[in-house]
Amino acid sequence: MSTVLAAHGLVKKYGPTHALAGVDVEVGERDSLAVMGPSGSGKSTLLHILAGIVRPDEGQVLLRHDRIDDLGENRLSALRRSRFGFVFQFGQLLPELPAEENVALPLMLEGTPRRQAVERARRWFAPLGLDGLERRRPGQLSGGQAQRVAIARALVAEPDVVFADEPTGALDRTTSGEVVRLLTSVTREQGAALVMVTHDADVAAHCDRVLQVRDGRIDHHSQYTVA
Ligand SMILES: Nc1ncnc2c1ncn2[C@@H]1O[C@H](COP(=O)(O)OP(=O)(O)OP(=O)(O)O)[C@@H](O)[C@H]1O
Repeated sequence: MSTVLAAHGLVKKYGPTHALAGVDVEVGERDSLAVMGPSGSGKSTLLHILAGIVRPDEGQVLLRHDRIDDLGENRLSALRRSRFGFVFQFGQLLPELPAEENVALPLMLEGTPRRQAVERARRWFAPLGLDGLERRRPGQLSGGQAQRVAIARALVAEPDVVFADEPTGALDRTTSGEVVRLLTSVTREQGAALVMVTHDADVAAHCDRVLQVRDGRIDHHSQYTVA
Protein backbone atom coordinates (compact mmCIF):
# COMPACT_ATOMS: atom_id res chain seq x y z
CA MET A 1 0.00 0.00 0.00
CA SER A 2 1.46 3.34 -1.03
CA THR A 3 0.99 5.74 1.90
CA VAL A 4 -0.79 8.98 1.09
CA LEU A 5 -1.33 10.42 4.54
CA ALA A 6 0.47 9.50 7.77
CA ALA A 7 0.43 10.90 11.27
CA HIS A 8 2.77 10.03 14.11
CA GLY A 9 2.46 10.70 17.84
CA LEU A 10 -0.43 13.16 17.62
CA VAL A 11 -1.19 14.95 20.88
CA LYS A 12 -3.80 17.70 21.25
CA LYS A 13 -4.80 19.27 24.56
CA TYR A 14 -7.61 21.69 25.28
CA GLY A 15 -6.81 22.96 28.79
CA PRO A 16 -6.79 19.87 30.99
CA THR A 17 -8.52 17.72 28.32
CA HIS A 18 -6.36 15.40 26.24
CA ALA A 19 -8.44 15.35 23.03
CA LEU A 20 -5.68 13.20 21.49
CA ALA A 21 -3.10 11.45 23.65
CA GLY A 22 -0.65 9.93 21.15
CA VAL A 23 -2.23 8.67 17.93
CA ASP A 24 -0.56 7.10 14.86
CA VAL A 25 -2.50 6.68 11.60
CA GLU A 26 -1.63 5.76 8.02
CA VAL A 27 -3.90 5.89 4.98
CA GLY A 28 -2.96 4.54 1.56
CA GLU A 29 -4.07 5.18 -2.01
CA ARG A 30 -7.62 3.91 -2.59
CA ASP A 31 -7.74 3.05 1.11
CA SER A 32 -10.79 3.95 3.19
CA LEU A 33 -10.63 4.39 6.93
CA ALA A 34 -13.64 4.80 9.21
CA VAL A 35 -13.03 6.52 12.55
CA MET A 36 -15.47 5.46 15.26
CA GLY A 37 -15.73 5.94 19.01
CA PRO A 38 -17.90 7.42 21.77
CA SER A 39 -18.86 11.08 21.87
CA GLY A 40 -15.91 13.21 23.01
CA SER A 41 -13.34 10.48 22.27
CA GLY A 42 -11.36 12.66 19.83
CA LYS A 43 -12.68 11.64 16.38
CA SER A 44 -13.30 15.15 15.04
CA THR A 45 -10.03 16.41 16.53
CA LEU A 46 -8.19 13.62 14.69
CA LEU A 47 -9.98 14.37 11.39
CA HIS A 48 -9.31 18.10 11.74
CA ILE A 49 -5.61 17.58 12.48
CA LEU A 50 -5.18 15.15 9.54
CA ALA A 51 -6.93 17.68 7.28
CA GLY A 52 -4.71 20.59 8.41
CA ILE A 53 -7.62 22.47 10.01
CA VAL A 54 -6.33 22.13 13.59
CA ARG A 55 -2.64 21.99 14.51
CA PRO A 56 -1.39 19.26 16.88
CA ASP A 57 0.55 20.19 20.04
CA GLU A 58 2.89 17.28 19.36
CA GLY A 59 3.44 14.88 16.49
CA GLN A 60 3.61 15.17 12.73
CA VAL A 61 1.26 14.90 9.74
CA LEU A 62 2.79 13.87 6.41
CA LEU A 63 1.13 14.07 2.99
CA ARG A 64 3.05 11.84 0.58
CA HIS A 65 6.06 12.08 2.95
CA ASP A 66 6.04 15.89 3.20
CA ARG A 67 5.29 17.43 6.58
CA ILE A 68 2.20 19.62 6.47
CA ASP A 69 1.53 20.35 10.17
CA ASP A 70 4.24 23.05 10.26
CA LEU A 71 3.23 24.90 7.08
CA GLY A 72 2.16 28.54 7.30
CA GLU A 73 -1.58 29.30 7.20
CA ASN A 74 -1.60 30.44 3.55
CA ARG A 75 0.23 27.37 2.23
CA LEU A 76 -1.91 25.12 4.39
CA SER A 77 -5.17 26.59 3.13
CA ALA A 78 -3.96 26.34 -0.51
CA LEU A 79 -3.03 22.72 0.14
CA ARG A 80 -6.46 21.99 1.67
CA ARG A 81 -8.14 23.41 -1.43
CA SER A 82 -5.99 21.54 -3.97
CA ARG A 83 -5.18 18.22 -2.30
CA PHE A 84 -8.12 17.55 0.04
CA GLY A 85 -11.88 17.21 -0.46
CA PHE A 86 -14.47 17.58 2.31
CA VAL A 87 -17.96 16.16 2.90
CA PHE A 88 -19.84 17.31 6.01
CA GLN A 89 -22.98 16.10 7.77
CA PHE A 90 -25.18 18.82 6.33
CA GLY A 91 -23.78 19.17 2.77
CA GLN A 92 -22.88 22.82 3.41
CA LEU A 93 -23.81 23.69 -0.15
CA LEU A 94 -24.30 27.37 -0.99
CA PRO A 95 -28.11 27.76 -1.19
CA GLU A 96 -28.11 30.49 -3.84
CA LEU A 97 -26.01 28.54 -6.36
CA PRO A 98 -27.26 25.76 -8.69
CA ALA A 99 -25.88 22.29 -7.97
CA GLU A 100 -23.38 22.42 -10.86
CA GLU A 101 -21.86 25.67 -9.58
CA ASN A 102 -21.62 24.27 -6.07
CA VAL A 103 -19.63 21.36 -7.51
CA ALA A 104 -17.49 23.74 -9.60
CA LEU A 105 -16.56 25.96 -6.62
CA PRO A 106 -13.27 24.27 -5.64
CA LEU A 107 -12.07 24.63 -9.25
CA MET A 108 -13.09 28.29 -9.44
CA LEU A 109 -11.30 28.97 -6.13
CA GLU A 110 -8.19 27.51 -7.77
CA GLY A 111 -8.55 29.95 -10.67
CA THR A 112 -10.27 27.78 -13.32
CA PRO A 113 -12.58 30.02 -15.44
CA ARG A 114 -16.26 29.58 -14.58
CA ARG A 115 -17.35 27.95 -17.87
CA GLN A 116 -14.55 25.40 -17.81
CA ALA A 117 -15.13 24.68 -14.11
CA VAL A 118 -18.87 24.10 -14.64
CA GLU A 119 -18.14 21.87 -17.63
CA ARG A 120 -15.83 19.70 -15.50
CA ALA A 121 -18.36 19.74 -12.66
CA ARG A 122 -21.14 18.45 -14.95
CA ARG A 123 -19.15 15.27 -15.69
CA TRP A 124 -19.76 14.16 -12.09
CA PHE A 125 -23.54 14.24 -12.27
CA ALA A 126 -24.18 10.99 -14.17
CA PRO A 127 -21.74 8.78 -12.15
CA LEU A 128 -23.41 10.01 -8.95
CA GLY A 129 -26.94 9.41 -10.24
CA LEU A 130 -27.66 13.16 -10.44
CA ASP A 131 -28.40 13.45 -14.15
CA GLY A 132 -30.84 16.29 -14.86
CA LEU A 133 -30.34 18.00 -11.49
CA GLU A 134 -27.47 20.27 -12.58
CA ARG A 135 -29.48 23.53 -12.38
CA ARG A 136 -31.41 22.74 -9.19
CA ARG A 137 -30.63 24.78 -6.11
CA PRO A 138 -29.79 22.91 -2.88
CA GLY A 139 -33.26 23.72 -1.46
CA GLN A 140 -34.80 21.79 -4.38
CA LEU A 141 -32.81 18.60 -3.68
CA SER A 142 -33.52 15.71 -1.31
CA GLY A 143 -31.06 15.09 1.55
CA GLY A 144 -29.47 12.18 -0.32
CA GLN A 145 -29.19 14.17 -3.56
CA ALA A 146 -27.60 17.09 -1.70
CA GLN A 147 -25.01 14.75 -0.16
CA ARG A 148 -24.22 13.32 -3.60
CA VAL A 149 -23.67 16.89 -4.85
CA ALA A 150 -21.36 17.40 -1.85
CA ILE A 151 -19.46 14.22 -2.82
CA ALA A 152 -19.04 15.54 -6.38
CA ARG A 153 -17.75 18.84 -4.98
CA ALA A 154 -15.25 16.97 -2.76
CA LEU A 155 -13.89 15.02 -5.74
CA VAL A 156 -13.97 17.56 -8.58
CA ALA A 157 -10.44 18.89 -7.98
CA GLU A 158 -9.08 15.30 -7.93
CA PRO A 159 -7.83 15.40 -4.34
CA ASP A 160 -5.40 12.95 -2.70
CA VAL A 161 -7.66 12.53 0.33
CA VAL A 162 -11.39 12.99 0.97
CA PHE A 163 -12.40 13.73 4.58
CA ALA A 164 -15.99 13.02 5.55
CA ASP A 165 -17.43 14.02 8.94
CA GLU A 166 -20.66 12.11 9.65
CA PRO A 167 -21.61 12.28 5.93
CA THR A 168 -24.76 10.22 6.48
CA GLY A 169 -25.68 11.65 9.90
CA ALA A 170 -28.73 13.48 8.57
CA LEU A 171 -30.04 10.70 6.28
CA ASP A 172 -32.45 7.79 6.74
CA ARG A 173 -31.05 4.26 6.72
CA THR A 174 -31.69 3.39 3.05
CA THR A 175 -30.41 6.73 1.73
CA SER A 176 -27.45 6.51 4.07
CA GLY A 177 -26.46 3.13 2.57
CA GLU A 178 -26.72 4.49 -0.98
CA VAL A 179 -24.67 7.60 -0.17
CA VAL A 180 -21.85 5.74 1.62
CA ARG A 181 -21.67 3.14 -1.16
CA LEU A 182 -21.22 5.93 -3.71
CA LEU A 183 -18.78 7.84 -1.51
CA THR A 184 -16.50 4.82 -1.01
CA SER A 185 -16.70 3.53 -4.59
CA VAL A 186 -16.25 6.85 -6.40
CA THR A 187 -13.39 7.90 -4.09
CA ARG A 188 -11.64 4.59 -4.71
CA GLU A 189 -12.16 4.80 -8.51
CA GLN A 190 -10.70 8.29 -8.41
CA GLY A 191 -7.58 6.88 -6.68
CA ALA A 192 -8.09 9.01 -3.58
CA ALA A 193 -7.98 7.92 0.06
CA LEU A 194 -11.00 8.37 2.33
CA VAL A 195 -11.06 9.19 6.05
CA MET A 196 -14.60 9.16 7.45
CA VAL A 197 -15.88 9.83 10.97
CA THR A 198 -19.13 8.00 11.68
CA HIS A 199 -21.23 6.79 14.60
CA ASP A 200 -22.89 4.17 12.42
CA ALA A 201 -21.31 0.69 12.31
CA ASP A 202 -23.22 -0.18 9.09
CA VAL A 203 -21.73 2.90 7.41
CA ALA A 204 -18.23 2.12 8.77
CA ALA A 205 -18.49 -1.42 7.36
CA HIS A 206 -18.27 0.04 3.83
CA CYS A 207 -14.69 1.15 4.58
CA ASP A 208 -11.61 -1.08 4.28
CA ARG A 209 -10.59 -0.45 7.90
CA VAL A 210 -12.10 0.83 11.12
CA LEU A 211 -10.20 2.75 13.76
CA GLN A 212 -11.82 2.82 17.22
CA VAL A 213 -10.86 5.89 19.23
CA ARG A 214 -11.36 6.04 23.01
CA ASP A 215 -10.15 8.80 25.34
CA GLY A 216 -7.88 10.22 22.65
CA ARG A 217 -6.16 6.91 21.89
CA ILE A 218 -6.57 4.17 19.31
CA ASP A 219 -8.49 1.44 21.07
CA HIS A 220 -8.84 -1.02 18.28
CA HIS A 221 -7.96 -1.29 14.62
CA SER A 222 -9.88 -3.72 12.48
CA GLN A 223 -9.60 -4.71 8.86
CA TYR A 224 -12.69 -5.41 6.80
CA THR A 225 -12.58 -7.40 3.60
CA VAL A 226 -13.34 -4.96 0.82
CA ALA A 227 -16.93 -5.52 -0.32
N1 LIG B 1 -12.15 23.72 20.50
C1 LIG B 1 -12.21 23.02 21.63
N2 LIG B 1 -12.07 23.60 22.83
C2 LIG B 1 -12.10 22.89 23.98
N3 LIG B 1 -12.28 21.56 24.06
C3 LIG B 1 -12.44 20.91 22.88
C4 LIG B 1 -12.43 21.60 21.62
N4 LIG B 1 -12.61 20.66 20.64
C5 LIG B 1 -12.73 19.48 21.26
N5 LIG B 1 -12.63 19.61 22.60
C6 LIG B 1 -12.70 18.53 23.59
O1 LIG B 1 -11.82 17.50 23.16
C7 LIG B 1 -12.42 16.21 23.35
C8 LIG B 1 -12.55 15.48 22.01
O2 LIG B 1 -13.49 16.18 21.20
P1 LIG B 1 -13.90 15.72 19.72
O3 LIG B 1 -14.83 16.76 19.19
O4 LIG B 1 -12.67 15.42 18.96
O5 LIG B 1 -14.68 14.36 20.02
P2 LIG B 1 -15.62 13.49 19.06
O6 LIG B 1 -15.21 12.08 19.30
O7 LIG B 1 -15.53 14.01 17.68
O8 LIG B 1 -17.05 13.76 19.68
P3 LIG B 1 -18.54 13.74 18.98
O9 LIG B 1 -18.78 12.32 18.55
O10 LIG B 1 -19.43 14.15 20.10
O11 LIG B 1 -18.50 14.72 17.84
C9 LIG B 1 -13.76 16.46 24.04
O12 LIG B 1 -13.57 16.32 25.43
C10 LIG B 1 -14.08 17.89 23.66
O13 LIG B 1 -14.89 18.51 24.65
